[in-house]
Amino acid sequence: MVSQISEAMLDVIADALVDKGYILLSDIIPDYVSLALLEKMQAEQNIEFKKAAIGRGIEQQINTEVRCDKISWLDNQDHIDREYILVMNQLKDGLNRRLFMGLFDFESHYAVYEPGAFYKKHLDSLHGSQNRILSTVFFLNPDWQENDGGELILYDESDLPLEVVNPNIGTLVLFLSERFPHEVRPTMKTRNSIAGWFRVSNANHGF
Ligand SMILES: O=C(O)CCC(=O)C(=O)O
Ligand SMILES: [Fe+2]
Repeated sequence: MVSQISEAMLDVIADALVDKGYILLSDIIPDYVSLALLEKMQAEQNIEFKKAAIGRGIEQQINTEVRCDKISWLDNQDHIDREYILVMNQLKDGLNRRLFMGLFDFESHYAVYEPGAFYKKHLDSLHGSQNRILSTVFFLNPDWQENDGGELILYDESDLPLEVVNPNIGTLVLFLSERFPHEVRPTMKTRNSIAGWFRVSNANHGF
């Protein structure tokens, strides 16, 4: 079954991106999809996940002082991953129709943060390339408590905290990649999420 984002919801999201540059959502991904994603993640955590790197291509390096999550890329051929990607594609089409954002493709990875893991403050748009336009973070943690840590903090242009988001299952955060530095605070418990990025085509931007 393919879930649908309503036109009214797409209007709300588009308006928020224009007004504030970000939005927190809780009803976009159906519960059965969230649970299937979580189950898959837990089943594969010890086999498929690799230490995350920073940067791209030859600049790519593993720096555990900055981030210490382990990741696994979503695959369009996998039927559970595809459910999530299909919702993201509806978002892409809906936002392109409303805002002419030119979103071209979507890449995303599962990320597991073991107790003590964090991701220091950073921007998602990669050095030397501006093709990550809209960042998405979807959380997969049932029963997250306030003292479990692992909050996602979004900062404003003056580096003041703007939002502190608990990584509860079902919460989706969307923000403009170039505008919001953000960090993952050290987590006390294993913390599961899917981070993704809508990109514009390199060809459109002359890279
Ligand atoms: O899991 C999160 O809350 C965000 C992760 C993140 O910022 C990233 O992978 O770029
Ligand atoms: Fe990030």
